Amino acid sequence: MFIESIEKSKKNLKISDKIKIFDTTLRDGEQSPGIALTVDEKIQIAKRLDNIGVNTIEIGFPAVSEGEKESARKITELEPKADLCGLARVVKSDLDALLDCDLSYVHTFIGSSQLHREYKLKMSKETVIEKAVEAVEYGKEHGLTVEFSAEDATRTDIDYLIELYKSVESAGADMINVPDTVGVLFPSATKILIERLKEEIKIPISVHCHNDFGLAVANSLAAIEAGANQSHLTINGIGERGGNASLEEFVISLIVAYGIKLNIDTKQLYNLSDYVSKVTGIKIPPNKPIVGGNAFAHESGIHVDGILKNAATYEPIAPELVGHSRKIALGKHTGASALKSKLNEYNISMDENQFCNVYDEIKALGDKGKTITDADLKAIAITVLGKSKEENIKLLGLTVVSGDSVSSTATVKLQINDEIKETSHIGVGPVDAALKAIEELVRDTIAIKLEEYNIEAITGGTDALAEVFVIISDDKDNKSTGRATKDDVIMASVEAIINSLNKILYIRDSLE
Ligand SMILES: CC(=O)SCCNC(=O)CCNC(=O)[C@H](O)C(C)(C)COP(=O)(O)OP(=O)(O)OC[C@H]1O[C@@H](n2cnc3c(N)ncnc32)[C@H](O)[C@@H]1OP(=O)(O)O
Ligand SMILES: CC(C)C(=O)C(=O)O
Repeated sequence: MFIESIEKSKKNLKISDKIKIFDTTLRDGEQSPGIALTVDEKIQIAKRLDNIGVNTIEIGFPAVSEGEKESARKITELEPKADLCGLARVVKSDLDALLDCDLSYVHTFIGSSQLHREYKLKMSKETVIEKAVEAVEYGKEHGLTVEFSAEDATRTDIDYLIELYKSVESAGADMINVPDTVGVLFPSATKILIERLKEEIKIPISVHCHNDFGLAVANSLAAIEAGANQSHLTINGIGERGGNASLEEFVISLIVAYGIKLNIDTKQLYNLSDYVSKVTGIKIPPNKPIVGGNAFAHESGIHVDGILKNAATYEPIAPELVGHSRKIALGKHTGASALKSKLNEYNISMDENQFCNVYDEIKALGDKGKTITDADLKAIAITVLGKSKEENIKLLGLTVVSGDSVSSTATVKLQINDEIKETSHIGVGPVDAALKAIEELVRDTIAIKLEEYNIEAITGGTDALAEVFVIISDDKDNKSTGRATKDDVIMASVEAIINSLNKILYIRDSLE
């Protein structure tokens, strides 16, 4: 079976016994245009990252600003379980800024590709190695844990890259990091690169994958398959341009797909992702794996039917594993099982005919491109349940003309018992005109007075469903309510009046 062959192929992977989760939400994540976290926000995110159990938190780049130094100091004072790391160029003043914050772990970097050396740094290959070695030695002399990155490693000539990494290894670096700075790697190339570096370098190897082509998580996992010991990640995958490898996707893939044990409290992932999204202002797309609004939401009838029978049919993991929750959405693709389960959830019972009416209404709204919220469903169900079974008056047609240079006019066509009648009326607005036309059409059958008219938008937005509630009275002081829910305010008003008219006629008949 295919699954068995996957299990066998896992045995050939060179996965390390101890994979470290290095979070860089507060450093590379914060480098996303538009994000600037305050000291307090950084502290709050760091606390939450520590709580879920990441191994290392890159708290920022101390040389950047006074605020950056202040947050580094304050996070250090919290004495979290996680190692705290700061970024520094291979420049003495950057390392001093970091030491000044009492950090004990530096992630120091310099561009290694020809592009970076020649155009950005204007340094020879030799100078880059010299500066990298000096920075590593300076960090070690000051008792720091040193992780060294060859920025743009994946566009660097491999022999030179190995020479640079070997030099920093000899200088005492504790770990080398391989940044795919502009996200050009693909999984099989990542494996080849990491396997090659593993042959040459004895200290642990980390990767830092960017998501320019949407491959950051896949490349990070490929690196792990080849024996990498650590991956740099960010919550929600935020970071420069297309972002970094997403922590939640990487962690869940490792645990679930690869069967690797990690000391991460996955149940906090959803809340952490939501918190980071709110604080940074970077919204999570609904289809974002693991934490997106649709990650455990189902609308299609066939899927919901399967989910209700056994959730595993259409969910690879239970939402509880990541602290998320399952959602059954209603819309164009809703099936009867889904609708029944929703109505049960709200203790709404109805006969087969009423059920079909609710089902048809949902399909009709879905065809107009509308998503139906739970509040919409309740309103539709109440309307259907409130409809008189005896419909003496039926709406056959409604046309309204309205604008700032014409009088609002409504033409209404009704079937009253067996007779078809039509009239037009003007009013102060289209709803008023339609109601006056109805009053006129039913006058021979019943004289009515509108006692109360209420309209509410159920959800936000201009296409929200409108729920209209009316009370009418007749000349014998009978009163009846009417309700209708539609995506069109005028239609909802007219249907609510007709609903109450049918009910009042039914009341009169029963009293006679
Ligand atoms: C891939 C990455 O994510 S790298 C990290 C990116 N993060 C940031 O840039 C953090 C925000 N940056 C800043 O606040 C500022 O750029 C600072 C404080 C770091 C530096 O500011 P400035 O001194 O004004 O320099 P500026 O930003 O104009 O240019 C960067 C300088 O650093 C040099 N440089 C870049 N990387 C390195 C490095 N790793 N080691 C040594 N020098 C470097 C550049 O060549 C340039 O030098 P030059 O001015 O002699 O040409
Ligand atoms: C500093 C380095 C590791 C980096 O962020 C990158 O190359 O993307």
